[in-house]
Order: sequence, then C-alpha cells, then structure tokens
Amino acid sequence: MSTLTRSPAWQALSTHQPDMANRPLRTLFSEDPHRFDKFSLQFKDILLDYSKQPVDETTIRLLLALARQQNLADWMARMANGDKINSTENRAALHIALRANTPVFTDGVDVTQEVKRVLQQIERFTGKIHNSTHRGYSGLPITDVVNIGIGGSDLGPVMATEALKPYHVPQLQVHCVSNLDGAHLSSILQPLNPATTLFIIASKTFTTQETLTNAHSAREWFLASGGSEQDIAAHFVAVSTNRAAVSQFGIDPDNMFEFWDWVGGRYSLWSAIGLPIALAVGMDNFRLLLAGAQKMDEHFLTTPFEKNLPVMLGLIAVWQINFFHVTNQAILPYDQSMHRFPAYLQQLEMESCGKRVTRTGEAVDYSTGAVIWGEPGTNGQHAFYQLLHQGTQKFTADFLAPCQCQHSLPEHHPMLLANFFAQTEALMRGKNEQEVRAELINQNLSVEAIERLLPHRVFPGNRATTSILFKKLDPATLGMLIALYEHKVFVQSVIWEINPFDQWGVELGKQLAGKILAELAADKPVTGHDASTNNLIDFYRTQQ
Ligand SMILES: O=P(O)(O)OC[C@H]1O[C@](O)(CO)[C@@H](O)[C@@H]1O
Repeated sequence: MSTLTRSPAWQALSTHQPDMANRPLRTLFSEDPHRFDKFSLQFKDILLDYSKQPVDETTIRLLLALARQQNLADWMARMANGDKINSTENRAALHIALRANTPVFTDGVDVTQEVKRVLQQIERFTGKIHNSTHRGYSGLPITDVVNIGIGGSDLGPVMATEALKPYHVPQLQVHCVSNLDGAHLSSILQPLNPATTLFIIASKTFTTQETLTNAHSAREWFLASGGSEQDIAAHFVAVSTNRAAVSQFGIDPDNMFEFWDWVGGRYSLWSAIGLPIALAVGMDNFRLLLAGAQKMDEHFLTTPFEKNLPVMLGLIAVWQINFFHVTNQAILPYDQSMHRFPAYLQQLEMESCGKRVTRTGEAVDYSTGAVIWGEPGTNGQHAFYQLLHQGTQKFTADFLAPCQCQHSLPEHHPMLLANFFAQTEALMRGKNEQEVRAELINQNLSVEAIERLLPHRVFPGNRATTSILFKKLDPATLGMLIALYEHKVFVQSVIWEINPFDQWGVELGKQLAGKILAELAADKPVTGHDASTNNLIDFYRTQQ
C-alpha cells in the first residue's frame, strides 16, 4: 500500500464511504432541507452546486483534512511563487503569471514584464488587422485568419473563439486547423483567398509533426495561389517558444509572438497562443478573459478551502474517483457555444492527470484522473442519457449553463434550462417501483401489462451530478470557468502526488510513427513489428 492510501486522512474517508454509499441522494435531500445551502458555493456570477453529490458534513470535513494532510496550501504557494514544480522538465508552471496584475517571479525574474511586452505586441497587431493597417499583398484587408496548431495550441483557441461568438468582430473570420488529416486543412483553405488570409503557426516547440506539415502545406497553397516569397511576411506569423525553429521555417522572428517554457501547452490560451482569440473578439475582450481568470486565481489562492470553488470541485472529484471508483466524468454544457468545452477539458484533465507514478517515481495504487467526455445538452439527452439514467456504468457529470443567453432566439432559453434542471433532478431522484406503478395504474393498463412494463420503467436514480450556473457567458466569466477547472486539476494532482504539468505519455506513439512512415514507402513486406502491425501496414500498402 502506498503512503497515501495508508494515510490517516485517506483511511478515514475509506471508512466513511460505506455510510454515504448506503444513503441515497434522495434521502439526503429529504432528511436535510438546508442541503443546498450547505453544499453550494458562489463566487462572483458563478454558482457551484455540489449538493447532488454523495457528501455530508463529515465527508467535507474528511476531504478538507485530506487536502491539509497533502499540504495543498504549500503546493498552491509553490505554484504561485514560481517554484519548479514541473520537476520532470525542471520548469515552473506559471500560467497564473499570464493574467496576473502583480509581479510574479521565477528564477528571481519578474516574468510579468515579458508577459506585458507580448500582450502589447498582440494588441498592436490585433489593432492593425482590425483597422486594416496591416493588409495582404494585394492591398486588400485581411478577412480570414487560419490558426494552425494542435493540442494546447489549438483546443484553447477553438474552444474560446466558439464560446465567445457573440463578441466576434464582424470583419474577420477565424478558422482553426489541427488534424494531420489533409481533409482538415484543405476544406478550410478551399473557400479562402490567399490575398486576404493570415496564417498563425502556433506551436510551443515548433517541432510538432502535425503543425509543421500543415504549415508547410499552407505555405505551398499560398505560394501556388498568388502569393510570393516576399509576401510571406505579411501573411504568416508564428507563436512559439522556439525562435530558431521559427526562423528556419521561414518566418521572420519579428513576426513571432513569444511565450515561455513555464507555460504548459494546455495552460497556454492566456499567452500569445490566444492571438486568434484576441483577433476574433478584440483586445478589450481578450483582456477581460484574462481578468476573469485572474479573479479566479485570487479566489483560489486566498479563500479558505471550504469556500474555495476549485478546491471543493477537485476534492469532490477525488471523492468520486478514489472512494466511489467512478472514473467516468461527463461534461455537459447547456450552451451550444460551449460545444468544444468538453474537448478542451479532455486535454486539461487527461494529459495532466493521466499519470501512473508519483512525483518521486513510485507506482500509484489508486486511480488518477477520470475519462472526460461530453456533448452539449440537449443533444446528449437524445444520444447517451439513456445509459446515464438506466444503464450500468458508473459516472458523474458536471452540468454547466448560463442563466442568460446572448442569441436572437431567447424564447428557447427557458426550455433549455428546464431540461438542465429536469435532468439533474431526474438523475438524482429516479423513479421507484411505487411511483411507476401508480403512473401505470393511472393509464388504465391491465395488471399483466403493468407487471411486464414495471422493470423497464423504473429509474434507479442516485446518479450524482454537479451543477455550475453563471449569469452569462461573457469573456470574464469564460476566463473564470477555465481557471476554475485548471485549479481543480491542480488540486487533484496534489492529492494524488503526481506532476500534472508533463506529458511523456504522448511520446512513444510519435517515435513509432516516425519509423513506420519510412516503412510505408518501402517495397518489401514489413517484418520488424508484431504480426498485427506488420499485416496492417502490408494491407495498407496493397491498397495504394
Ligand atoms: O505546441 P506544440 O509544441 O506544437 O505541442 C502541441 C501539443 O502536443 C503535446 O505536447 C502532446 O500532445 C501537448 O501537450 C501540446 O499541447
């Protein structure tokens, strides 16, 4: 057994878990009319309701004791102080510095000075694109921006530009290309005019195969459809930490927006990686996004744990994952503009927490991280909620929704929210045999029909969910929500004693793909792999 699972706080939670497992959520609500007041928190315009999770006062006391035992406050301070808590890469994890309004140091240097410099560069560039001072090679204004990046260099910009659609400037379309599959880039380029298109090549390392391949193809398309080598400067900019690789690609380093190794890819939308967001919604709104995140940082770093939204969200996740063995987490935004929010959280949570050894390299004997997935409501209701209501898989779900909508059909919004409230209530309450029987009797069915239908119509309920409501999805609120989840993930990582800031697990596949690419072009059968891989490669080659 690991020191964590043997520890007093962990053991106390293990002992307490059967008590909670034996008390259905429905009973917890009927026993305590103050349950919502006790198990919900509000910060600014965000309401976090975890009263539909299997917790009581003892659970919260024991989870808080676990957080203290794992020195959460010290780790929070270490992150904020720029300590190199990403130990396997010997780096600080200072995404909070990207939105800070006071100095933040690492290695004795106040990094916020550099952050300000790049933000000003983004502001100047965004202004020039918006007021058409920066034009394409033929003198026409830029109408389309294509961000080429993947993972953290794509998911943040895609998610945020989609979520902030109501704030878009009218004169510019922002597109994002990530997939190595040529279908992605070619379909985006097809309707575009090279003379009015700006490419952002976004890659922290500037070595990522997908991004560099797409960037080279974009450049060829540009040169083949009207642009010349001299025009590249006006149409290609880069966002990276790797100046040398950017200039080797052929982009003038003056057209590069820098960020730093202390910004993790999945924590980078606040840096120059957010350039497409600033272009889409304007610099004032981008600054509001940063300010929202800063407010959540301040809340996280200064609020007592029991009133602290990211801390409570993280501890509830630990309670579910490690003590109820629920490793399946749905993210269900009741807001179409948040349709990429589950994908964004997938990388944030799964790349951060997908670890099997502790910071010091010992194998863990407890689950770290959950499988994250989801779709916007109400689409999900007509696809996979059947399994949520009556299936056999364990899961928990975060439901998110704005109280106010920002589109031109506001009469839909009460219906959408009625579904949100109904689903979380139905998942919690269920419908027992007695209730189903009464309903069927009312329909004047025969006794035989009632007994035959009864098992199919029962909803066991007791499915735990967390609800997150906010006033409206403006840039500041989006910033707060993203930072809420960033810090939630950090809380989990501290409890689990893992490093959430590296991602060595993505390397092996990349190494093998490099070797296999050369084999695809060879003219003799492949023998160097297992029989399955050899035959898959050979089958592919016979189909060319
Ligand atoms: O920005 P880069 O260096 O191209 O990397 C893209 C993505 O690749 C990863 O390294 C692995 O998927 C992510 O962490 C990162 O966000």
